[in-house]
Amino acid sequence: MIDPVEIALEYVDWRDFFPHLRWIPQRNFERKIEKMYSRRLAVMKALIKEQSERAASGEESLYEEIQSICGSDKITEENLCRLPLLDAVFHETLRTHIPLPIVPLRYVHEDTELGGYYVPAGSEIAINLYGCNMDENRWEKPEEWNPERFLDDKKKYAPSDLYKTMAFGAGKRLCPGALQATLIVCTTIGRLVQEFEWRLEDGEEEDVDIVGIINQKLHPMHAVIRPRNL
Ligand code: HEM
Repeated sequence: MIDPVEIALEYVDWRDFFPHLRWIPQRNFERKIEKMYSRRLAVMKALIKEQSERAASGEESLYEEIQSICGSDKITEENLCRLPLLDAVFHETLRTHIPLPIVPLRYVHEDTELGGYYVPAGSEIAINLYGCNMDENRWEKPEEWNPERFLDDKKKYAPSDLYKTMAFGAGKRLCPGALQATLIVCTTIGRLVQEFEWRLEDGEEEDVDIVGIINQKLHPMHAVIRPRNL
């Protein structure tokens, strides 16, 4: 059984509480922290490598799917219903990097009950779509980008899938452009994968999203692309 007090004592530098005694050497403690730091770095590198390989193999399988359906023809909207993996990539990317993380405020006109909570009239509610998409009770390993989670029982195109991740909101005010966005984005991603090989520029790593009205990358990632079939 791990004793939290023991751990705290072991990994707390008492000099933090007496800054004027900072000059007293604490080599043992520093060595412990350095060891932890290098172990953490090794674990992070292994995780990033695993994730990069996974992403690269995702691109290849996606490419194979597109090839097997479209052959040498260019992807068009008509092909999309036969490309479930492309659809899954779209939804999984919206789930993990939701563009609009919090829907515009809803005003409650009358006393109501929602999900077991009493909500009095006059309340304003903000729905955290990002939180819904990262809910461990609903998604297995929610932080992982894994399009296959949408393929389990999906043999053919189902329009209701548009609302799986709530990326387009829900209810009366749901995004009226959802279908248009799906058709345009899926055709675009499909064409970009069909025509180019993609890889991240050396040293690029997954970066944090920053949350605003529209989500975006703190430091946009750089990719290197090369036309296929040169
Ligand atoms: C991937 C692309 C898009 C995403 C993720 C997205 C997401 C959303 C979300 C979350 C809402 C709020 C829904 C709610 O309050 O429940 C919304 C509203 C809206 N979206 Fe989109 N949207 C996208 C593309 C588009 C496009 C292409 C159009 C127009 C052609 C569009 C037009 C609108 C409009 C007019 C509303 C306001 C609807 C209302 O308040 O009644 N969106 N969108």
